[in-house]
Amino acid sequence: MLAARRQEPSAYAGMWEFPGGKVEPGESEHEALARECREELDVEIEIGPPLGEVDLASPGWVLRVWCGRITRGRPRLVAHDALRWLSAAELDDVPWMPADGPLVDRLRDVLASPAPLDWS
Ligand SMILES: Nc1nc2c([nH]c(=O)n2[C@H]2C[C@H](O)[C@@H](COP(=O)(O)OP(=O)(O)OP(=O)(O)O)O2)c(=O)[nH]1
Repeated sequence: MLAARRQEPSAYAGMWEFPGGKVEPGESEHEALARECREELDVEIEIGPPLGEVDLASPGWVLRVWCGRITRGRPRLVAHDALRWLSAAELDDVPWMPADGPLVDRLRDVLASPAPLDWS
C-alpha cells in the first residue's frame, strides 16, 4: 500500500495515513477520494472495493478507506513530507495515525487472504 506522512497539523505531524481527505459539500465520497489523490499525490486513480471504516475521535466523523489503483502518474510529494510503498510485512514499520490501527489490521488480513477483495 501507499502510505503518506503528514506534516500538519503539528499534533499529527510525522504520523502516517492512508492518502485522502475530507469530503466537500456537494461531492460524493468517491469524487472526494479521487480529488484528494489528484491534489495531494498528483495521480489519477480507479477506486475499487471498500477496505473498511472507523469512527474518528471527533463525534460524527468517520474515516472510510477504499482500495484503489493508480491509472495515471507517479505519486509525488505535494501535501506530505514522505511517501512509502509498504508490503504486507512492512505495515507496522511506520507510526500510523491513531484511528488507523483497525484498518491497517484489516489490510494485513486482506493481503494475507487467498481470496482478496473483489474488484468486479
Ligand atoms: N486522509 C486521512 N485522514 C485521516 C486518516 N486517519 C485519520 O485519523 N484522519 C483524519 C485526520 C483529519 O482529521 C481527517 C482528514 O483531514 P485532512 O486534513 O487529511 O483533509 P483534507 O486533505 O481535506 O484537508 P483540509 O484542507 O480540508 O483540512 O481525518 C487517514 O488515514 N487518512
